[in-house]
Amino acid sequence: MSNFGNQIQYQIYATMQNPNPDRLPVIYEEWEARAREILEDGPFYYIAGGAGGESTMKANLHAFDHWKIVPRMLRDVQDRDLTVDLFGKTAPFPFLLAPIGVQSIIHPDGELASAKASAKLGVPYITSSASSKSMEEIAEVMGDAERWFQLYWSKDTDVTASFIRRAEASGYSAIVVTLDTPMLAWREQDLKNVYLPFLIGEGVGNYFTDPAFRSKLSKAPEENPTAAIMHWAQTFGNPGLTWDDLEFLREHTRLPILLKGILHPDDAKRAANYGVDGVIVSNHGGRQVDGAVSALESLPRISEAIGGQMPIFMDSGIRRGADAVKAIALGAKAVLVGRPPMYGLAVAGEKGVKEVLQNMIADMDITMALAGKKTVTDIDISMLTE
Ligand SMILES: Cc1cc2nc3c(=O)[nH]c(=O)nc-3n(C[C@H](O)[C@H](O)[C@H](O)COP(=O)(O)O)c2cc1C
Ligand SMILES: CCCCCCC(=O)C(=O)O
Repeated sequence: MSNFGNQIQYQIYATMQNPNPDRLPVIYEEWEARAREILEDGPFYYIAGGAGGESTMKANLHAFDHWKIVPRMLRDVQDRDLTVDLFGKTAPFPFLLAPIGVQSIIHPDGELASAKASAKLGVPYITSSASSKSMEEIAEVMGDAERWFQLYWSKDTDVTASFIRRAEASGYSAIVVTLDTPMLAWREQDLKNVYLPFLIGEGVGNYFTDPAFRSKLSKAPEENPTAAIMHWAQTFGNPGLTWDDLEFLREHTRLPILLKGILHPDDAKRAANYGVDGVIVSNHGGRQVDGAVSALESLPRISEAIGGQMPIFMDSGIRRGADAVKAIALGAKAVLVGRPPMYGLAVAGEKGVKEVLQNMIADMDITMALAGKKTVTDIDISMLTE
């Protein structure tokens, strides 16, 4: 049973007694503002920016205001349980760290810092294909902690198969296939700043260490990085994929396969029919299709279409505990957090990521309790009104 929220509150009260000018922020917007002070324009806007005019990025946040929690009283919420079952394993909280690539542009320790912070809290970490560090290095710092691997499906199927093999060999327990990024979107901030981290060799760690990728180069990336980056750019994503290609993944792994970037209920149904193990309702944080539907708006429609056939996860706009409660009430088993821990990483490395996650968990725990719910499985649509 958890009283995570209360513990954090006591820590905060203790800090109030002994104010410390170096204290880390609490408020999401302050984390973002501190990150803005620390990072150059290029990296900051690569993280904070979205596709086109950023209407979807903004809509992701506004969608949460549409739903309101109706708290219930006198329900004995003294002992709470935040655990969730993730493919037969118990996770302590309904949060995962979203796959985020190129974290070396945020902090020199990059993914190693965020993976360690996640591991310390028991929050499953999703390693991006586009990580600055190799998936093996990330696995190593995590020990036995739960980790999933996010696959960018390369045009070169040898690389795709090799990534899956390496993920299995280094203890990843699920494969998240991101479908919404076969190519990079029109991102105005990055175009304005002439900033694409990959072209300066950031976020290619998994590729440059991959035997299949290396075997296609006439010179090793260490000898000719420019040629290796060019080869990466030509093979990164595969816009020619169709649903039938999912068979290739099933043939290459017995791990649970989740599809990330699902927004249409028919695609969710199709995913279920193709035997995948879960979907992640996401618009990539508004970074791909500007004008796309917000992820939260899609969630109840997808939940209805799936009717409990497989677990649904959600990201794009989770900033506070109440957001997680609403997403779970609308059908998500757990939520992925993206930008908030990245601002924590920019501000204070591993400590910052841990602080952001801890605060979000505490906020969620307290919100759930005050709304009259004791367990994550008790959270359902009956606690919301439009
Ligand atoms: C800087 C940055 C890099 C990202 N890299 C990846 C990635 O490599 N793979 C992926 O599937 N999603 C990636 N995403 C998308 C996140 O996994 C997630 O869908 C998104 O951050 C959710 O939106 P939010 O952070 O606004 O809540 C990235 C997002 C950001 C902000
Ligand atoms: C060439 C596209 C690489 C994108 C990898 C990182 C990512 O997903 C993002 O949103 O940025």
